[in-house]
Amino acid sequence: MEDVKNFRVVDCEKSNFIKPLKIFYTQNGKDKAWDALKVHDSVVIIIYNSSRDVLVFVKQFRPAVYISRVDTIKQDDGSVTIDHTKFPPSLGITYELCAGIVDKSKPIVEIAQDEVFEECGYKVPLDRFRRVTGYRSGVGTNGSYQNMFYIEVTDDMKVSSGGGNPLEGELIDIVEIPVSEGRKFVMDEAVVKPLGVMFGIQWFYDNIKPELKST
Ligand SMILES: Nc1ncnc2c1ncn2[C@@H]1O[C@H](COP(=O)(O)OP(=O)(O)O[C@H]2O[C@H](CO)[C@@H](O)[C@H](O)[C@H]2O)[C@@H](O)[C@H]1O
Repeated sequence: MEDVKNFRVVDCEKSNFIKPLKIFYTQNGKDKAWDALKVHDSVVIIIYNSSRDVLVFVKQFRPAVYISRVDTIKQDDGSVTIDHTKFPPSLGITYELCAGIVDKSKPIVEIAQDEVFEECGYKVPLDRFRRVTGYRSGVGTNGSYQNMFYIEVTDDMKVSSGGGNPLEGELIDIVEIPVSEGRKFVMDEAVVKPLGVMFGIQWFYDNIKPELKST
């Protein structure tokens, strides 16, 4: 996963995933402009494996995180590169809840079910998905909506190794954290992660394991 080479960055002119926009509007009589990104809504799933009392996370290389943590080198052709010996690709590895973009016209919960299977290898019936909540992420740059679910799984639901959709080139490791260590894990700043992980795991302890008091 960390075997990342030849990182090269250019302006994004066309994408199936994001659309840069310049928005003009008038507010309280004052003309304003705002730069934004149109991105897909998403699903994210808190997964608790009760057979082994672990929380299930996914670990992957995130180019957008890597680029925001390193110094870049401007090339003569206008592109930008990175000295990988100075800035190891491990800087772009994140720990996340199982997640995916809403890019198909089917019920959100079915998209969540597909992601749990693709990324983590569990076949979970739809009625086991509990909706937790939804929220807007990245409100300064995009207004996309993230739908959060919770599922409890057992080892007998694990039918494949997961790891992501090979057709999409996804490369994902599954990481299991014992419930006894989850709180420490999410507050550890050395563990690079999005905010949704922190909220989701806090929700898990508050609602599923309220007997485990925080220390
Ligand atoms: N910007 C991009 N550029 C190029 N290819 C892209 C891309 N976004 C997605 N893809 C392609 O689509 C595939 C599937 O992506 P997913 O649906 O698994 O979403 P992802 O897990 O990346 O982000 C999910 O998880 C994180 C949180 O953990 C959320 O922030 C996010 O909104 C949610 O979709 C990727 O493997 C990749 O091939």
